[in-house]
Amino acid sequence: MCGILGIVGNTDVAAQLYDGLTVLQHRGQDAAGIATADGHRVRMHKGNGLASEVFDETAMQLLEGRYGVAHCRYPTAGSAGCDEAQPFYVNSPYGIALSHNGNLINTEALRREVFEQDRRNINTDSDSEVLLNVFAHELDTQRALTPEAAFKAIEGVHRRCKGGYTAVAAVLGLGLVAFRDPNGIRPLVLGKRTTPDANDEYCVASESVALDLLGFERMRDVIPGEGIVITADGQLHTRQCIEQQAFAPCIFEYVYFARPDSMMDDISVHKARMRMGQKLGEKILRLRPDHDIDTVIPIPDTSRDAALEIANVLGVKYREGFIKNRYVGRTFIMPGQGERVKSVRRKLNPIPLEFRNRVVLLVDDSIVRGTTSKQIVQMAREAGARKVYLASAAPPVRHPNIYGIDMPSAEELVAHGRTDEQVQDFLGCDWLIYQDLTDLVEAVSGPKNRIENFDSSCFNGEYVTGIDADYFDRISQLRSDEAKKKKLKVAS
Ligand SMILES: O=P(O)(O)OC[C@H]1O[C@H](OP(=O)(O)OP(=O)(O)O)[C@H](O)[C@@H]1O
Ligand SMILES: NC(=O)CC[C@H](N)C(=O)O
Ligand SMILES: [Mg+2]
Repeated sequence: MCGILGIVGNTDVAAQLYDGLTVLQHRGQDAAGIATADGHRVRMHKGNGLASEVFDETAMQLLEGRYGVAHCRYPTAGSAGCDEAQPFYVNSPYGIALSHNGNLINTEALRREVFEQDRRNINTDSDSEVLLNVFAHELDTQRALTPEAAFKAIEGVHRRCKGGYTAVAAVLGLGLVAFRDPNGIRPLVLGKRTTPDANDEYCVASESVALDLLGFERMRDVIPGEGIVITADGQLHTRQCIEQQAFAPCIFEYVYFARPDSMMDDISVHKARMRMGQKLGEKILRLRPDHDIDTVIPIPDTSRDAALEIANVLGVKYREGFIKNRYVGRTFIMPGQGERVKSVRRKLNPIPLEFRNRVVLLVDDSIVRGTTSKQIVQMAREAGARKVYLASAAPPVRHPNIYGIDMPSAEELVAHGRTDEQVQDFLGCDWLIYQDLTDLVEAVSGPKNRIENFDSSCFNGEYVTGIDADYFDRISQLRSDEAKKKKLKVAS
């Protein structure tokens, strides 16, 4: 799940874009980039690694410009190579640099169409480069460079592109253009900063935490299918560019991806996770009113909010039994299974006295490939636990995600084709309990209950955009861990 960010300011924006990237870093650790624009130049710097590794003082100094976009990448298409780091740039029309979060599911057909009809070459395997070229072509067919023209181009994007996407682009001579897919699968939020005697400044970002950090006031989430244009002199224009379709924001953002201090589609991620814990705690009490759990232990980081609430509902102690090495990143979004397996042990170490002779309930936000939980259960046993129970604040992940989370192959999911008992055996725990999907949906929508229909495809196999019958086979051939390993071998 990449992080995207765009700012229109009264002074150079590169430093703010960099700061913004540092709080979106949890959305993508593989590559980072910034493009700024002013006058007749787009300046860009990008590369593999964390934002702090990609940018140094010299790179930052070159990034002049009062509007610009930034990106941190977690690849869901193509390779993890530096030529697919973002933003992507095209010089025609006008000069456009674009950052994309999400995943297109009709990339192959679009790639052909873009080449044959629009006569544009796509030089990488990235779906984001395709998205940029579709937008560029659609803008090129307009007569002038105005907000109106940008909205027409966005209309064209929505007509042609299928999948989950948000994007923010710096268009030379116009300003910032942003849009969100018609189902609102991927998140995008808009913020404003007012300064006396100067133009209003604006920011669009994947998560509101970036607005908080940079001192922008959160105005609202971008509406599904909406287009946003902020001209270089700070004028905001908005337009619904396609009629509203089923609103289906990705539920996995609330389960795992987003930071807890973000507000997403007007829902506090922190509160959603707390409610997940309450629901799961109640389920545990329903199923085992006479449970023998001594301690609830979270698997840090993301499960903490839910675990604390489970402990409260059960009336047992909450203990931090695993210490996280703060210098190891998120393991789930690492590109290869080998690296993920090694990183769990490097990342988490038990405090034996929290386990010795106790019945512990370990809590994770989700169990996807089972990489984390299998090792953690074993570590809890070795640390002396009498019994190890495991609770997942999300239901079993049984289906691929195709809208921006890299779970392309069902075979890699531990719960695919296994019953809950079989997963329990595979993970080696004494009891495994999952959240029910209805409870998860209620927990996320909360008391306001404004959103009924989340994209929960990885839990229920229902894909809001519809998909071609052979899509899964194709994508699994391209992007399974096995396929990625083969590609690496060929490249080396
Ligand atoms: O079943 P798996 O395939 O192991 O995936 C699920 C695990 O991966 C994530 O943790 P991660 O280390 O990425 O990040 P976190 O520190 O935010 O929890 C998630 O929070 C689970 O712990
Ligand atoms: N996670 C994402 O949003 C990825 C964006 C894009 N599909 C890429 O692979 O670069
Ligand atoms: Mg985790």
